[in-house]
Amino acid sequence: MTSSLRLDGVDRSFGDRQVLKNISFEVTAGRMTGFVGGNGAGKTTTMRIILGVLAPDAGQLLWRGSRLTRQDRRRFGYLPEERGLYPKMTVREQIVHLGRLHGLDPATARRNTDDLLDRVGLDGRGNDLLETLSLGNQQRAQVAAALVHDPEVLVLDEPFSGLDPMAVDTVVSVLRERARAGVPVLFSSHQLDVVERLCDDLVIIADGVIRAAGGREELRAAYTLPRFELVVDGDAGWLRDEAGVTLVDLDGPRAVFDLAADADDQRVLRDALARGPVRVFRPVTPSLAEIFREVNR
Ligand SMILES: Nc1ncnc2c1ncn2[C@@H]1O[C@H](COP(=O)(O)OP(=O)(O)OP(=O)(O)O)[C@@H](O)[C@H]1O
Repeated sequence: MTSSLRLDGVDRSFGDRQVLKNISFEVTAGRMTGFVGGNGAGKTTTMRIILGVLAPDAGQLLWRGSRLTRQDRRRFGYLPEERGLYPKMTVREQIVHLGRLHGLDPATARRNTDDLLDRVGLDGRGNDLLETLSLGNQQRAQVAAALVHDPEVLVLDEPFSGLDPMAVDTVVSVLRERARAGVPVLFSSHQLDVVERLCDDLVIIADGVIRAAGGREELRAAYTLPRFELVVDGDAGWLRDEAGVTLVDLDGPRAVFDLAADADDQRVLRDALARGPVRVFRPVTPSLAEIFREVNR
């Protein structure tokens, strides 16, 4: 039985507003799953349902193929949107305390805390009150707190918000390490460039509906148009008259164009070479931001 987490047909309403509609997806063991969607799309609500903070109106949650229980959730790690650490306690003291609440013995709780503070770059800050840390460093402490009990599943609501690029890399490497050890990791983010770099799988939600889910590369391939970039030395305006070519963007020697399904990219390349040197000729792979815009249209 693989250690995957499944949501199956989850619905949720607040009053008469349905904010989650038939949500189904899988967070697979050992993979980083990026959860992306615009403001109010339903990410936080979905994560709260996974952690049992909110109940679903319909549908079910499965962990390792069985219905998810309260006991299972004790072994989950959660970084909630509202964050959970106390400003007036020292960083180390409260992370150790959280480890103890999750059932660790005192020595293990202390050892895990010190290891994590070191990993997230907060060694030397453990005895400071949380409120005296910069926001980015508080965020690092929050991430350490979510990981202290060696969770079997990680659910992280915007773990990278407020982090500088170096801190993003630090947190990414800690999460990757957990994923490699077999932990399913679900994280939401508005930073699509980070998600693009980090995730193995993607779940895209809009208005409470899953619009796309699957491996990052499969999604890319599914959304790849027959689109090309061409850079020549002269002006690429002649492409306008080329059969099967629809110009998307033309800026002097650089053009981006779509090709009709029956057109031959090699013919376009030969025509370009007949006019002079070709510096770039390549299919254009959509970025996650482009896929995201596409599925939200
Ligand atoms: N406790 C609540 N009572 C009423 N409506 C709620 C409640 N919690 C969330 N909602 C509504 O549910 C919808 C989904 O909200 P949710 O916070 O899950 O979105 P999100 O994708 O996390 O958004 P963001 O990216 O802005 O954090 C929103 O329209 C929100 O206003």
